[in-house]
Amino acid sequence: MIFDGSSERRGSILVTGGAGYIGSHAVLALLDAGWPVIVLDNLTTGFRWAVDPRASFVEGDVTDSALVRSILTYHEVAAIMHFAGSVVVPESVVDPLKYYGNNTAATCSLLRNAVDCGVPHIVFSSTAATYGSPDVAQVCENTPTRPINPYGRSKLVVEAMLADAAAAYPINYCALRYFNVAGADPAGRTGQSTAGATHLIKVCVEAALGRRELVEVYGTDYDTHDGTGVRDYIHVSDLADAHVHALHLLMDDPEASHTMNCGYGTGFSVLDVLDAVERISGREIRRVMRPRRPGDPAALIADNNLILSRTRWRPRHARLGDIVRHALAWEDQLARRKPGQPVGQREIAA
Ligand SMILES: NC(=O)c1ccc[n+]([C@@H]2O[C@H](COP(=O)([O-])OP(=O)(O)OC[C@H]3O[C@@H](n4cnc5c(N)ncnc54)[C@H](O)[C@@H]3O)[C@@H](O)[C@H]2O)c1
Ligand SMILES: O=c1ccn([C@@H]2O[C@H](COP(=O)(O)OP(=O)(O)O[C@H]3O[C@H](CO)[C@@H](O)[C@H](O)[C@H]3O)[C@@H](O)[C@H]2O)c(=O)[nH]1
Repeated sequence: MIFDGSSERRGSILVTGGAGYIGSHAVLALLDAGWPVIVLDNLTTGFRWAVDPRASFVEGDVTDSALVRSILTYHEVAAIMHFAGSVVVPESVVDPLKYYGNNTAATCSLLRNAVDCGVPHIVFSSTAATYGSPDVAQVCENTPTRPINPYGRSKLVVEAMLADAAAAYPINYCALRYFNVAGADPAGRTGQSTAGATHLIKVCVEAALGRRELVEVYGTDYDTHDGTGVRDYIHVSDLADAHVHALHLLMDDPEASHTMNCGYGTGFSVLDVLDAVERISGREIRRVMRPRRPGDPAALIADNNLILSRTRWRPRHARLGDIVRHALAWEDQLARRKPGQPVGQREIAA
């Protein structure tokens, strides 16, 4: 993205979780926009090789206060983008304290250090799971937040913490509520690489490429057009660009904080996704119908008017076909990579 906003580029951006799926795309977006980047990641689910070599890399935990403070004081950190966290909804149901620890308590620790070290801005990875199971077709930011799983609650508490901190200290924040993130860098530099990932598009793409035997469809009796769960899938590179816009929004008015949906406003069911992956890959995918998965809402679709009005962010890869094509291309490349080999620069046809 070329950013021609008025904010000055002073200092570096600390990206926690920058070796992970979304964080590694945000690192690319920041570097491509001219920002120096420092990544802090403990590599529990991320990969060192996924971090672009133009960024500095520190292996460590966001709860390691001594480490975080040394980064914040040594580098001139203009803002933090906080992606580090635990992300799997069903796991949060069986191990909620992991989520309150790594999402809520860890962010409290990071925020404490950010405030103490005078970092003026933070962009936070929130989630559509904060809405729970809404009774409206599209959720806007003031739709009541009633999360139905510990993952969503662990993030909603952080949003409250950020609001209280921004009222009390000289820091402003942008909480971006991501809908379902999918796809991969169109230039093939990074993508979703976690082994055993549970996200639907990743699972379908693995099945199409013969790396899984089948796809389980969790729930066929939802009140949706075909009975399966409906989600708003956002291309990860569009989401990464949204972070750069959020950063400039914070810098342009340090008094204002923002909570904004990141989605396209279009919903696809599990069967729609399966059909798209079959069509684009040319492979048939074996489907097995299963009961509903605990903690899953029927449908979650964004009203994205707020981010469209407050920033100049505009989606560039909003077609489900593009998301699937880029996910397939990444999965294919990932399978052929040798362990530790840096990510490629191959152009993927859009
Ligand atoms: N993937 C989605 O659909 C989605 C949707 C909504 C919100 N989010 C949020 O976006 C963020 C990134 O998600 P992702 O899909 O890229 O997941 P990911 O697991 O690929 O990335 C998380 C990264 O954080 C690192 N990490 C985890 N805990 C850490 C800690 N305590 N200290 C340092 N590093 C740590 C991991 O090693 C990994 O590199 C998360 O906060 C997640 O809750 C993701
Ligand atoms: O093998 C699978 C995987 C998923 N699903 C269904 O597909 C939909 C999407 O599921 P999934 O890809 O696991 O994402 P979500 O559970 O919707 O959660 C994602 O999207 C949320 C925002 O909407 C984020 O907060 C979470 O981090 C992220 O995991 C749901 O209806 C699931 O029941 C299946 O039927 N089979």
